[in-house]
Amino acid sequence: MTSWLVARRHADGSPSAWNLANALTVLRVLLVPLMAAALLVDGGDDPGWRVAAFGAFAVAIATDKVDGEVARRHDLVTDFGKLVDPIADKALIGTALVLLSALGELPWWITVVVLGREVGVTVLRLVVIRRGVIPASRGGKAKTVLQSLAVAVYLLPTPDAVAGWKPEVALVVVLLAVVVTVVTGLDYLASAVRQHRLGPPAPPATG
Ligand SMILES: O=P(O)(O)OC[C@H](O)CO
Repeated sequence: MTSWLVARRHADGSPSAWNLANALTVLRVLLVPLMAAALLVDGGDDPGWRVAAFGAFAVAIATDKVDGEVARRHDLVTDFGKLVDPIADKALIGTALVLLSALGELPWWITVVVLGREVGVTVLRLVVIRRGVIPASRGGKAKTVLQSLAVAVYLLPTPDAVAGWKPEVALVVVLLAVVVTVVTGLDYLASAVRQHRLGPPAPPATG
């Protein structure tokens, strides 16, 4: 692909933040209000709007997969992307969780625990940013997949034949997502401590 969004680079050859991968990340953020509006119409009861909310969510989640692929394949990994990509995921999934709780479909404690972890990891990333951006770990990526799956199960209108099963299935998936969310959050914190990213910088080695 030779589009300027892929080819644009700084003088030293490093990729510009204005690239296709980051554009997809921004698109994910722009889909958040669309998903929210579709979910809130008719208090979330209208199956048509519910499908629209699911569609916006699904497209947004697809951009998460595609932007990572594009960034790696075309050497477009930037600090902007490393920082904003997880924030875009948190905005999307966090908004869905809050609205599902507000609509009475998801226990509030789940939303609070997940948001607490996501805000905590974002603050950690910002606190240590002078010593380099903390990229998403494998566990963090798996966590986002599980959270996405859980939100998708809650969002999708269910045919009558399986409606009786939905609450149990949704709860199992979301509880699994909560466990992985908390564990990976603690892992980021432990890694930051291990790598001395927190606290004053280590004195220069002598001798
Ligand atoms: O666990 P985090 O905060 O690194 O977020 C992971 C990203 O959402 C993966 O795309």
